[in-house]
Amino acid sequence: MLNVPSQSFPGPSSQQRVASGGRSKVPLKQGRSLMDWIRLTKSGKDLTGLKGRLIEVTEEELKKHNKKDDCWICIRGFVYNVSPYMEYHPGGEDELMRAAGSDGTDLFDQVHRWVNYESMLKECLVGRMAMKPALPKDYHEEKKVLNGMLPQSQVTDTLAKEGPSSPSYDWFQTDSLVTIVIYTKQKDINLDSVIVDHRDDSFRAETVIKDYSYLVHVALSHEIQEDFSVLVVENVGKIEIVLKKKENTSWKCLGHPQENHNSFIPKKDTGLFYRKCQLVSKEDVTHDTKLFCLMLPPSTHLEVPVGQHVYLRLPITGTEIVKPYTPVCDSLFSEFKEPVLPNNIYIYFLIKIYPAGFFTPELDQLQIGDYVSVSNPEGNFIISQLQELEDLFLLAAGTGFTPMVKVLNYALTNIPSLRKVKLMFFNKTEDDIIWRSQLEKLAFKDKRFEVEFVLSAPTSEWSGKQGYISPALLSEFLKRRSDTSKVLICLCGPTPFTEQGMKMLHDLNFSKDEIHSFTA
Ligand code: HEM
Repeated sequence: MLNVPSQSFPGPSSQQRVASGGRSKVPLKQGRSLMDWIRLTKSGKDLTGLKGRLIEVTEEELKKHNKKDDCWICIRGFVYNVSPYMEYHPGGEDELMRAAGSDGTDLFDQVHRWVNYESMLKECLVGRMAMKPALPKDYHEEKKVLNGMLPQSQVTDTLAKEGPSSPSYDWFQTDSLVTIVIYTKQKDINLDSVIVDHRDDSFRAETVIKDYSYLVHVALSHEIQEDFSVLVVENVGKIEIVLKKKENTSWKCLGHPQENHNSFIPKKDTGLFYRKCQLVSKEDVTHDTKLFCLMLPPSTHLEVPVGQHVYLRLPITGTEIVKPYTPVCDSLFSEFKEPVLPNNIYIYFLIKIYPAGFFTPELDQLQIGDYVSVSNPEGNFIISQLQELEDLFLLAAGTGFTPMVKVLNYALTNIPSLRKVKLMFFNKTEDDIIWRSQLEKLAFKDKRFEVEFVLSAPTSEWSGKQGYISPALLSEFLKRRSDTSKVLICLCGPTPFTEQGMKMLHDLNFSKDEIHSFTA
């Protein structure tokens, strides 16, 4: 059944999860929830069978531990005994067994690289691999002198063959300023392509170019002031980060290289980077959904691109738990200008609280001023999909509405060719509809926008559409202007909603390029 709010979080079909198509969670036995697992890890029980010892594991040894009741997995060079976790794994025992007795790093990353296994499995750590699994060549190479040139050796072979050409950086100074310049060699660079974090003396600037990440990561040689500015010279692909010196002295070098400094590697091979953000407000939106506003630290530059999500991380009874959420605008009427103003320091989330859940009640209990860690953005929505668009159709169920907010706002403000945006919003009852009056006001104010609510369990007074996603509803709703008009259909909701929706859209002869489902 669709549109039925689930009790656990993230529910098997929660829209707030960014689940990948085709994967599914399995029902866990009674007493095998995340909370039960955390309890077990805190019980003092020996979960590795090694009585607290850490050992060096050879590849041969690892291979021997390939059975359910004796299962070791290596992730990023560390070996874990996952047998005690088997029954607690939300993806099921068989999925976990796919990596039994081997290096499961790639498999793990393909499925859910955001999952904080280090924290969840810390009591299952057996030790390190005696020989480290293959990392990109020169992964940890440290350059002693920072001259801004990327040595050819740091570009992996595959990258040199297929990927975009590698960026480089340089820096220069005046009495009071230090400017770091990143030459991306790409034209389509925006302010949201670069994420900068300055914490203590560590300075980190990650530039995302297609599926690759270029990192400048140094321990600065001198102190700088908290605020800095980021400028993008778009048509030449140059990024300038202007730092203010604390003292007007001349710097002999920028600083000392830190992990992965000056590397250009596939994004999927980089770890998720987090910074602590402060909760500044929390407002009720419906009976179970709230709008959370988080403030980025002043020494961070981060803009979440349209259609992308971030991960929120909270320590829950000592274990770091991570969940994906797509940021929204503060309202449907907030101005959406490109490039986004540099003082854009707030991130908003519409989050449904599941009282019997694990993560969201904890989030809900945070006080104003408390901190939540927020990751760098991820996601495969490409904004150029909206260029020259004539008809945009949005199909959302429940909190699957969240990725639609920025897409909707962006399209109405930035796409001159746009003729129509139509949202079909599936919910259980009227009380579940997020931002209903804002949606109705927007439809009144902007004739290009139409909204249709569909309820699966309405009261007898409801005169609107009823039911679930169906071919009949879709074929009536998805009217393209002409056979040649450029159309995009975005889809987000619980996994069954998205899967059925995709199938119906294919049956209605929409091509793959005309459909985007929000999945990770
Ligand atoms: C390396 C082999 C592994 C495979 C093939 C695998 C596979 C899966 C699959 C298919 C799911 C369901 C995902 C979904 O609903 O979209 C899942 C969920 C999950 N797995 Fe794994 N897994 C692996 C290892 C691990 C390990 C080592 C941990 C350690 C903590 C882990 C923790 C989790 C968690 C917490 C979830 C729920 C994620 C969420 O939706 O919030 N998995 N896994």
